[in-house]
Amino acid sequence: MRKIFTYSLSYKWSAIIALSLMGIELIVELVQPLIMAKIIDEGIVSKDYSVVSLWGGLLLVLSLLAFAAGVTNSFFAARLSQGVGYDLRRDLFEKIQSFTNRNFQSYSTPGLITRITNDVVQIQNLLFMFVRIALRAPLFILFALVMAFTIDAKLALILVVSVPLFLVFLSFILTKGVKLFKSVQQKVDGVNTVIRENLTGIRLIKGFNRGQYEEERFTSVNDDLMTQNKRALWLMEVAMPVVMLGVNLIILVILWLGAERLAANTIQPGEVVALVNYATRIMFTFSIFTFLIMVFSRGNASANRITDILEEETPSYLKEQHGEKHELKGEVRFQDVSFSHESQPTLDSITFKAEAGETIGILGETGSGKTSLLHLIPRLYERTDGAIYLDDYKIEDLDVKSLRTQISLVPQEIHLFSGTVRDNIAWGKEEATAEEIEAAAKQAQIHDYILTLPERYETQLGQRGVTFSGGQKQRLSIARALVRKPKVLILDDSTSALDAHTESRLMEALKGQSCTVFMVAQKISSLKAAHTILILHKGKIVAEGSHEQLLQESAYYREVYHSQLEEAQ
Ligand SMILES: Nc1ncnc2c1ncn2[C@@H]1O[C@H](COP(=O)(O)OP(=O)(O)OP(=O)(O)O)[C@@H](O)[C@H]1O
Repeated sequence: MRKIFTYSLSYKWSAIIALSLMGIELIVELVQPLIMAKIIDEGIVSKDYSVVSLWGGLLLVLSLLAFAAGVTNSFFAARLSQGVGYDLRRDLFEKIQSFTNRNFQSYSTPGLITRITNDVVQIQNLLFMFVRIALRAPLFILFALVMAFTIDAKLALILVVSVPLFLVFLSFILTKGVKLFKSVQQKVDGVNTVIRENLTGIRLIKGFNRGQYEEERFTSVNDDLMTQNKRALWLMEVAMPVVMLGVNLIILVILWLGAERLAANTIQPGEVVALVNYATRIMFTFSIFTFLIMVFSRGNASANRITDILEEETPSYLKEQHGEKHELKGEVRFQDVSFSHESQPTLDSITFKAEAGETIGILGETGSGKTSLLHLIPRLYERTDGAIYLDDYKIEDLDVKSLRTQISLVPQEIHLFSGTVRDNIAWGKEEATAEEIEAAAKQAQIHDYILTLPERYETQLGQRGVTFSGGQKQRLSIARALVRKPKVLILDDSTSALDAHTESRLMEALKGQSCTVFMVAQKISSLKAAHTILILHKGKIVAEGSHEQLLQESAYYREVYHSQLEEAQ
């Protein structure tokens, strides 16, 4: 919550104006019963109609004033809540951009989306309600008690005794509510997770005929959300009638005692009406309280979830700028590099050297650590031991932004963005010219195919656009990587869907680029031309050398090679 308060400070003037206007509403609300008492005692009872019209007129003017103040208050309350919501979404988005793989492991993607959307809305509701009515409610109760005291201290005592009892009851509800609404937000995450998985995996679900199973899964999380929501709302629904019942009893007691004192002529009828009026309004305020508690509970749960993200520790190197931007040649050297995912050792004492412009092939069974090794180069993962050098710089001494602009990674899972083919290639380099985009597409062996599309480079991809095959997507991603003219190109199994002919043309084209290429592949035919092939087994390099050397020296390599030859025949 402290964090949210800090955000609100940027809109302090909106908050101050809104709260001042709320003050006007509060004062009007407080004096209304007194004016009514005056009208009754000095006007109606005494049959002096000039008093009725004078004070009645004043009541009308004050009501109009309160109305105007209320409308303007809403305007400023909206400015504050929308402004803070905007800033929170912006900062959450920026923070998530700086997340490393390690940070992402703590949160699910739908969980992060819920935080940026639903949780921020809860904060907005909370702030809006706060400056609109939340502060008014306790202030009203406090001042209404004071006013009641000025009318009749003994009768007002009934209110003074009962108000703390209500407060204890409401704080009990609040504590329970915060817990319940926290789990409501978690259930929202659960629903979002299933929706997301279903939308992204819809083809798989259809192909495997798992529609029924997925429906049941969705029903289960949807039921959970409903049950938890019902529990939370039930708490609020019980609280409201309890408060109503209590205050109605208080009104009855006031009327009872008031009637006795009227008979004894120690109080005026208008004053009894004013006291009942204060008690009724206090009752109304308490019933608003239960609603506010709901908004507060949800808002508080959301504030904690948002603060978790904003305070998540991300490595400082992403923000730091080393002044110098080193132009790299592309030499890569690993010296006794080890790496663990959490506490799970993944790479062990990796040592090798890639001269600038060389192609390094990486072969290894699934889970042997190929992706992890490649991700260490652009610092998507941080090595746990040893040292990695680019040219002669330790990678930690290089500016990470400049490092990443000189390294292009084509990940195993290809991702295309919505937009045109051109946008997708230029995503790799914003200021790329049309010639550069075409040149990259030609090198990636996708240019000819793009020319067959209805609007060529301007063809829309994704939703309502054309859909690419697996191999076409891979080539488009390679074009996106090449348009930056990287010094180091990392192809993480990115040519798996290409036919042998296209792949060899691609490799030929890459030779023309003066960049170091790291290439993971399952087929030895893809790696044959590499200067060096590293064979990974359980996180260790167990053999390395050129194709010919490995054929002679590595039994594993020979075995894989021959089995692939047989398969091809
Ligand atoms: N984010 C992660 N958290 C924890 N462990 C991970 C994570 N990513 C990978 N691992 C583990 O690290 C090991 C190496 O994974 P890695 O993805 O580097 O292997 P790989 O050789 O690229 O596999 P594949 O050929 O299947 O892509 C595996 O045992 C894997 O389970």
